[in-house]
Amino acid sequence: MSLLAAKRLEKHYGNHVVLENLNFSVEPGEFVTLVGASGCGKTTFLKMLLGTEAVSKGSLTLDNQPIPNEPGPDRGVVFQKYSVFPHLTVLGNVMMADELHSSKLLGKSFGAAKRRAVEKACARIDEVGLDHALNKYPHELSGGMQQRLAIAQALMMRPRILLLDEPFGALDPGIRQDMHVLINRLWQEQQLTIFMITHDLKEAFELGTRLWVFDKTRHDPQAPEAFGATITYDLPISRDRPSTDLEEALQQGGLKTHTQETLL
Ligand SMILES: Nc1ncnc2c1ncn2[C@@H]1O[C@H](COP(=O)(O)OP(=O)(O)OP(=O)(O)O)[C@@H](O)[C@H]1O
Repeated sequence: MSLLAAKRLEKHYGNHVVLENLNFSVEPGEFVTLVGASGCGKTTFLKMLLGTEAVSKGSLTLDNQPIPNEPGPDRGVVFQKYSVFPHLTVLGNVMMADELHSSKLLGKSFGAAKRRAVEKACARIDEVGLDHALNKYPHELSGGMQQRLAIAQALMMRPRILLLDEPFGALDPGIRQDMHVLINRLWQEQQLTIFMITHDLKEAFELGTRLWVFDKTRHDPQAPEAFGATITYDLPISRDRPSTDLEEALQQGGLKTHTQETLL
């Protein structure tokens, strides 16, 4: 049974068709990288997986059931813009991720429960290499450290699925490389299924096991919002492929689309 599957999935905002005819199945442990022209609906798609945007038509299932229409502890998310709480320390931020989920059931934790929550948060902070910065505030952290913190928050509830929306887009190349090593390690150690949007094809090929290209196949110049984007290419990625073969691989795959012009 697939972890996630879509059949003729569509997303509209009023008369604006953003996504149409998405059909896929994704197995546990896949690392799907998503590329496509700006505004073609990649973030909207991620939000549908997260449960903050509803399906307009067709089906989107998780474990063969319609995807819940609210975020859950099985799905963590990291956005490009730092999404941490500025008034909380590193420890406070990661603990907040726990409290936001648990408080619905238990209310604020005290005593032994609180100590266990602190230990759990410290373990997550350790995993992303921020153990030396437990008591620092976000404004005292570099961009890369803030994204490490956002990843620790996203992983606090031990999700099965991690959704990454251009998480490294604002970082310098050297720091990006460190983040690639981190995300690759977490993906393997925690047996995550990852969906990552990127504008960097090299990054998509370096990290992913599967590449999806989002693009429109139908255009009406008189009604630009009448048709949405779909997955025009779904390519398995071999991680041993040298990145210098990238352009050649894309051409072999027939990626002579608007997206290729935008990305290459
Ligand atoms: N809540 C909303 N209400 C109405 N339209 C929306 C809403 N959210 C997104 N859209 C529209 O849906 C389209 C797709 O937006 P989305 O952010 O998903 O694109 P994207 O591919 O992620 O873009 P980028 O690569 O620039 O981040 C855009 O035209 C956007 O204006």
